[in-house]
Amino acid sequence: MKQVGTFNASYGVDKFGLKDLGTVFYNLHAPMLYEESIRRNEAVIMPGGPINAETGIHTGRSPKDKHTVRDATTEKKVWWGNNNALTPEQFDVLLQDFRKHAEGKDLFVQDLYGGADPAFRVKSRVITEFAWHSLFIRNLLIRPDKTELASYVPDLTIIDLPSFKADPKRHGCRSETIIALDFTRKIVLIGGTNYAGEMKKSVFTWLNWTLPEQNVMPMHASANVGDDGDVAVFFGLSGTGKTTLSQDPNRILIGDDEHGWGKEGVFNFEGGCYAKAIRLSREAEPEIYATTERFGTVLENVVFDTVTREPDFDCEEKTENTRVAYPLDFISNASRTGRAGQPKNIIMLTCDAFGVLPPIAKLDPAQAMYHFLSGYTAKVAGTEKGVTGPEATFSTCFGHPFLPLHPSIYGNLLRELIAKHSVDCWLVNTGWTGGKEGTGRRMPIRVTRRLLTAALDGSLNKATFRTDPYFGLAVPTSVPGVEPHILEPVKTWANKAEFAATAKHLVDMFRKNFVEFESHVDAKVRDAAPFSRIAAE
Ligand SMILES: Nc1ncnc2c1ncn2[C@@H]1O[C@H](COP(=O)(O)OP(=O)(O)O)[C@@H](O)[C@H]1O
Ligand SMILES: C=C(OP(=O)(O)O)C(=O)O
Ligand SMILES: [Mn+2]
Repeated sequence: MKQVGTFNASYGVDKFGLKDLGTVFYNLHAPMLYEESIRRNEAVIMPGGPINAETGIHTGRSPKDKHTVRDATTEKKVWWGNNNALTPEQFDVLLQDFRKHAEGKDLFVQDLYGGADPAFRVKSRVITEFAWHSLFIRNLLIRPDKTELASYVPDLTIIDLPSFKADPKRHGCRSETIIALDFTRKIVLIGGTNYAGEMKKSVFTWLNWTLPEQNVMPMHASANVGDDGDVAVFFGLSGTGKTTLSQDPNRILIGDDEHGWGKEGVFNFEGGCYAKAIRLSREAEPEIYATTERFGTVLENVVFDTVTREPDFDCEEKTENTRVAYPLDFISNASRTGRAGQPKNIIMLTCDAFGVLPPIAKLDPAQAMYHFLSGYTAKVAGTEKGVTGPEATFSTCFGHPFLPLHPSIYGNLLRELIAKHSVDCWLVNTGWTGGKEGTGRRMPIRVTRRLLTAALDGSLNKATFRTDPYFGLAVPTSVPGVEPHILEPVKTWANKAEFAATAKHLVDMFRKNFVEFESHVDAKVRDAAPFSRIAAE
C-alpha cells in the first residue's frame, strides 16, 4: 500500500481495518487535491481558480437515511423518536462491506479537528473516496499544524464512499443511501450520496451527542463578535440567513453554522463556511462572492458555460442548493481563533414564507424557549418536489436532524445560559413581507441588516414596542432607516382579511406542533405560545 503526505506513521488507515488499498493520500493541501480531482474527472476548474463538482441525484442532505446504532450505551440516552435505529450486528455487516468496497481504491485522508476550543474538540479523521470531498472537509473543519499531525490519533473516524450502495435488506436501512453513526465505536459511515455537507453535519451530530454532558451547549447557529467583544449568536434552519447575516462588515465572523457555548464562551466547531451560491450577488454579499473567484474554494452544482467556464449563479437547473465551501481565512474579517466570549444577543432566524411574522421582535426568556423548541421556518415552493405553496417546517432546536438527545436537554442548557448571562433574545423574520410567497416579496437584506445592527448595538432596546396581536411578541414601532410600515406585517398586505386568515393558520400550526413539548416545559413557556398569552392578558 502506497502512502503519500504528512501523517502519524504509526496510525495509518490500516488501524481502521482498511487493507489492499491503492494509494492513500494523507492531509493533502489544495494543490495536490486539485490535481487528483481533475485527474479523476471529479470536478472542473472555474475562472479565478475554484473547483466545481456535480453531486448527481443527491444535491442536499438525506436526513431520512441517517441511522444510529442502538446498543447498551445509546439505548437509554438517544431520542429514538427522532433517530432511526440500527442494530450493532447490522452496523458490523455494513462496516465490513465498507472495508470490502474500499479494496483496490485510492483513498484521501484528512486529520482535522471539530471544535476550536481544545478542551472540547473532537479529532475527526475523514477518509474519502473523492479528492474533492477531501478538499471540502479540509476547508470546512479545523486544520491541525504539522507537528500536531505527527502525533494525531483520531477520536472519531468518518468514512465516506459515495459509490457504495447500501442494501436495505442486508443493512437495515431505507435506500441505497446511508449515513450510519455508531457513537460507541466512534465511527460514521457515509455511502450512496455525493453531497459533501453530510460529512460536516456528521461531526456536528457527534458534538451534539458528547457536549451536553460536559455542560456545553451545541448550537446550529452562526456567530460573530463586535468591537466591544459582544458576541451575537444566530440560530436558524437551512436558508434562514445564518451564513449571510453572520457575515457583517462591522463585526468579526466567528463561524457560519455550528458553535458550542460553554463556561468560557462561544467557540466554532468548524474552520470554514458553506454558503449558498444561488443568486449570490457581488453587491449584496461581496465577501462571500469573492471566495468564488479564488483558488482553493469548492463549488457544488454551480451551472457554468462549458467553454468560458463562467458561473451562472442565477441558474437553479441542477438545484436551488448550489454551494460554495471555503476556509474561514478567505474572509478578511474572520476570527483567527474561532473563539470569543459570552453572547450578549441571541437571534432566532426564521424565513416565514407566510409573511406573517414581524421582521424583528424581542423575546422574553420564556418566549425564547418556546421558539427554540418550536424551530419554525417555512419551505418555499419549488425547493422540493411537490411543494407548491409555502409549507411550515418545525425543526426543534433549529436542527432536529442533528439531535441525538431529547430537545429538552438542549433547551434546558440554553435556558440556563441565557439566564446566567442575561442575554437579549430576538426573533428575526428574513422571509416574506407584503403578502405570502407568491404575492409578497422576500425581506430586503438591507432591512434585515439594519434591524440587526440596531439590536446588536443596544439601541433597539430603547425603542417603543407594540404587542403583536397573534404571537404576543414585543415589536418595535420604529427603527431609524427602516420604513415603519414594514415593522407591522398587516400594514404591508393589500388584503387584510387574507392576512388575518393566514396569521391564524400559522398560529394554529405553532400550537399543534408544540403539543409534544408541553409536558417538558413549565407554565411560563407554555404561556409563551401564540394566542394563549393574549387570552391570559
Ligand atoms: N433578508 C434576508 N436575510 C437573509 N438572507 C436573505 C434575505 N433575503 C434573501 N436572502 C437570501 O437567503 C439565503 C439565506 O441563506 P443562508 O445565509 O445560506 O442561510 P443558512 O446559512 O441559514 O442556511 C441567501 O441566499 C440570501 O441571499
Ligand atoms: C450545510 C447545511 O447547512 P445550512 O443550509 O444550514 O447552511 C445543510 O443543511 O446541508
Ligand atoms: Mn449556512
